[in-house]
Amino acid sequence: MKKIRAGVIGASGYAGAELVRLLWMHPEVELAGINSKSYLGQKIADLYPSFYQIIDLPFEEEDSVIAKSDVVFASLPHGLSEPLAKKCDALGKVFIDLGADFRLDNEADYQEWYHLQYQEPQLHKKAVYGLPELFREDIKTASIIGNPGCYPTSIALALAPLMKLDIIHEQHLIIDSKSGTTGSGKGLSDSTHFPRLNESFAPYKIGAHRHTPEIEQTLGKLCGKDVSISFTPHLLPINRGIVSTIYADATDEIHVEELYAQYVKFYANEPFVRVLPLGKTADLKYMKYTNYCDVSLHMDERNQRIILVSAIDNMVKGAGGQAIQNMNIRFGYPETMGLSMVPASF
Ligand SMILES: NC(=O)C1=CN([C@@H]2O[C@H](COP(=O)(O)OP(=O)(O)OC[C@H]3O[C@@H](n4cnc5c(N)ncnc54)[C@H](OP(=O)(O)O)[C@@H]3O)[C@@H](O)[C@H]2O)C=CC1
Ligand SMILES: CC(=O)N[C@@H](CCC(=O)OP(=O)(O)O)C(=O)O
Repeated sequence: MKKIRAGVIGASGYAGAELVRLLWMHPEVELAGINSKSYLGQKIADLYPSFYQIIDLPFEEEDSVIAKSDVVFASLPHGLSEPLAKKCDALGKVFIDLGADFRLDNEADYQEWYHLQYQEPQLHKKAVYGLPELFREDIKTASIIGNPGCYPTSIALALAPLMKLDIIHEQHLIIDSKSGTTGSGKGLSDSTHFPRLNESFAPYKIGAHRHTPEIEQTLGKLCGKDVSISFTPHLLPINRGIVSTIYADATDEIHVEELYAQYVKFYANEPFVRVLPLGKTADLKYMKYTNYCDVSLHMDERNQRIILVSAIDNMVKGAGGQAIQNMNIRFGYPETMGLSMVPASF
């Protein structure tokens, strides 16, 4: 069978470069072209020496990359993907966006949280939300796939079985997430500058992070009701990984063993979600550089409060790995192809 020709727009950024690394290892992908405006003509190995003597590709113009590709991934700042999606759509190419431009169903939410307007509203009717474990059937035939945000991935996968059981107060969800700094991209900022970040740990955008409507949208679809969350992200002084801790108040008495059995059943056929045995806690140590999402269940018995912990690698399950999982589904390859990494233990 012919390999899929894949192109990456925005390959000079962290998420784009991680996608390049993963696509290179996929047995059925030919990395057809990579793009950057700032580094046009330079080799990716000059920017990321880990690719030296392995990936010998230069950065090219967007149109040249699109022309060579069957599937085009975009990994750009928000608001830049619609013109690319339009070109790909006209040429019959599959478009997978790692940014947020195709994640939200309602333009009003996009305007409110991203302060941007849709330039091509008709394209959004063709777009699907690319969280494979929950929306696999939509992804199989989609021409435009909006890869989920990193925090929303870690949160939706932890909560999905619970949202379907109708046993919690959906208006009282409290979520704390902690992310490594690759989540904020390669640009320098005061908050990611080494002396500022090192030996520090703090929340940011408290109750006001732009992932809030995306998380509520997915959880609402799962339970069929309006969902309201209080979401607070934190910045960890490490490179990669996200841990989310989620507090859900039960409406009735809950037995954690029964809930655990429901979780195991829900994810029984999902290769990338690991429901940890009761008594274990999801931990960044054990899934870095892989596409796994680890979920652990805990019970605050005194308050009848369910506490969930999830852990993902923001660069893999939170970005490039999930994008490849979507590509595999869309092109009919086994979902795990190119993504069967075993996590390191130390
Ligand atoms: N980092 C993460 O953990 C995750 C990131 N994402 C999403 O992936 C996308 C990229 O993020 P990330 O890699 O972290 O960011 P980076 O800042 O590391 O990279 C941004 C990329 O966009 C390109 N770019 C920037 N401005 C423009 C412009 N005006 N026109 C064209 N290209 C531009 C840059 O290329 P150049 O300047 O070389 O042209 C670079 O390749 C974002 O939408 C982000 O939300 C999604 C999930 C997780
Ligand atoms: C640590 C950090 O800064 N994280 C980023 C989100 C990560 C991400 O890339 O999310 P998107 O795909 O929606 O851009 C932030 O809080 O803006």
